Amino acid sequence: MSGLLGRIRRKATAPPAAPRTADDELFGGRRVLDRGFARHEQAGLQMSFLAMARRIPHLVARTAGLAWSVDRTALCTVAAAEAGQGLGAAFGLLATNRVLVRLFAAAPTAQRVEAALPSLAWVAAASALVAVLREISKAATGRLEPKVERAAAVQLLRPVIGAELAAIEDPEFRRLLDSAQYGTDAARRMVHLNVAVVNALISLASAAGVLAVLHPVLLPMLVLIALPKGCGAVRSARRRYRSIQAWLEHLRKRHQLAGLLIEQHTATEIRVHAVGPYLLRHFEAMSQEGEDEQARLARAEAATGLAAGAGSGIATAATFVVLGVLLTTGMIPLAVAGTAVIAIRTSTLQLGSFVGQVNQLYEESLFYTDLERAVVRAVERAIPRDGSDVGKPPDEIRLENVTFTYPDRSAPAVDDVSLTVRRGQIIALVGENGSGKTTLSKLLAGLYMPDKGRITWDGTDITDLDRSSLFAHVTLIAQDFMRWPFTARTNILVGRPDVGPDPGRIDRAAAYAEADAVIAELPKGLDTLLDRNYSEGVNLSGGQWQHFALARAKFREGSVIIADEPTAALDARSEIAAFARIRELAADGCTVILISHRMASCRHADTIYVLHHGRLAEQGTHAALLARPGSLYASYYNLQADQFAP
Ligand SMILES: Nc1ncnc2c1ncn2[C@@H]1O[C@H](COP(=O)(O)OP(=O)(O)OP(=O)(O)O)[C@@H](O)[C@H]1O
Repeated sequence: MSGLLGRIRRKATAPPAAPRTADDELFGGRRVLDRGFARHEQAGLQMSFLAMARRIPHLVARTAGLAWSVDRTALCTVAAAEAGQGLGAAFGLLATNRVLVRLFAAAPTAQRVEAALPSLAWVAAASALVAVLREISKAATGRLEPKVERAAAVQLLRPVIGAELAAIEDPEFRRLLDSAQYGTDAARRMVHLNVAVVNALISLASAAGVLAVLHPVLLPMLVLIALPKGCGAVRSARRRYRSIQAWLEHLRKRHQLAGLLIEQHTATEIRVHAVGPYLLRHFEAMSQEGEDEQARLARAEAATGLAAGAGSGIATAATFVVLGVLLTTGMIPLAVAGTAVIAIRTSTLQLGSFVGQVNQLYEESLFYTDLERAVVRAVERAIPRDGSDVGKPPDEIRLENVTFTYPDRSAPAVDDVSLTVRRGQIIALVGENGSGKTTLSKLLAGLYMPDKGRITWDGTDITDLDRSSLFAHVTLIAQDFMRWPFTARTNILVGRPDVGPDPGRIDRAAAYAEADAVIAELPKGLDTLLDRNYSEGVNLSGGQWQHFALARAKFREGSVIIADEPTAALDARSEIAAFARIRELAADGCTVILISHRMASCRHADTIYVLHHGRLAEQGTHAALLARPGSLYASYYNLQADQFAP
């Protein structure tokens, strides 16, 4: 009865079925691509089994190259141990043949056993050698794997951190980066697989060699056994890779949903607005879609495996028929037939693992290829480093008819803007939301290059300057400044990490930004971890974080300061103090570009620029703009001032 009531109650309170798919409702469209990674080169996906087999040396060489760069001794140990195992296996097989020949000879049993004993000892010695070498190889591989993974990760991350901001914001590049991140794991697995492939290849070659010596017709039979399994394995690998590529965004979004449900910054809305059950429902729906795809893959793989297994089984049966014919027609003696059976058994087993390993190696290599492709793209879009050095702080930064449009937008974010900032001046950028202030500040900082017009520093076009030397002068207090999940000290130090944690400089920066009062209250002072997600970590309020952002900026000691809403979270007293200090920076010879919606904080600027739909609508001093009839600036200023009127 209670079960029935429970069911009825559940039914009554069950949330209404989602009207659209989770993808549509949450993300504005389906996140599964029909065409896989179609816009990228799909060389790997066009490949036949034979073409793939031809790629093995290349794959092995590529992984070996990576391994060589991180630990030559370990690589050489693995190579020697694997070669030794192959030779040991071949030797063991030949010794087995001698044992069989002795055992099948025409003599009394005791005599035959005695004659076989030395060869038997060689078989045992070969097995022991193979076992020892296998463990040596395993130990060296274990040492290599993490190093190769690290090398692959650094190989990817180094060019990515040096790529243009526009590249990082490009969704296509982001997608490639996502796939490439699987490549670092793939590189690690490729080491192990490479070893396994080389091992299987050597053992296979030795077994095949022994078979060829026993009778040449047995060799092509071995190839016949291999082919169906090989083709099936490639088919499965391609299918899995295509599926992962198609479902990559779906997977990312699903992980994102799961993360949102447990993160700290979402916890309040999750509870008060009941966003939790809503997102959980969509998470479940998306997971079910993923499960359906997994089931489809499993079914397809089983069918492919069945067909490949049947093909190989028929070929194996045919091989034994051939062996029977050779034996009954007296073309090979019984001892040789016995060795051949062992060799066929060994090689088909090896073949099974060889095909499986090559298949996995191929699949991993597809991801590693994405990593390499991402590296190439990042290098193509690298911030140029070959310009002239900026040298001293710039006396004049000038924008001449600068236009910039985001790649996925039709209207320019900054449209035909010209302005000049001189050293020691404060300029303020004001305007409504989306009028282009932040974009303009990023152009000034050298983060974006204009589509039209030019930006010069002391007369030199910034495209001719070494951008890293330009960045060295810029201090950015961004609207969405980073709240680094590090210690309080490091949160200041990251303003200019290369100078090191100079205690005096850190204290001065903290005092300047009034972060010292916040630090004094932290349980471990500057050593306190500013991340509540970890033990002994603490949470800061928005305003307290802003003090850290200002301290970081001071620590940097740049000469061009771009402050985008630098005081939005500060209390009234701190805000006034912060603006007074920013003005002092200009008096000390810095160039200050201030973005703020608080008109009162802009009034001291030497020139105020008003942006409207990306265009420069007005410019002048506070007094001049206020006096101007119909001025946008005056309307913004008066709107705010009126709020304080009695
Ligand atoms: N990374 C981006 N990619 C595409 N469009 C962008 C990007 N950043 C900003 N935009 C668009 O460019 C226009 C200008 O944005 P910008 O952030 O420069 O305005 P803003 O004046 O700083 O706005 P706010 O006062 O709200 O901070 C807006 O239409 C915005 O949607």
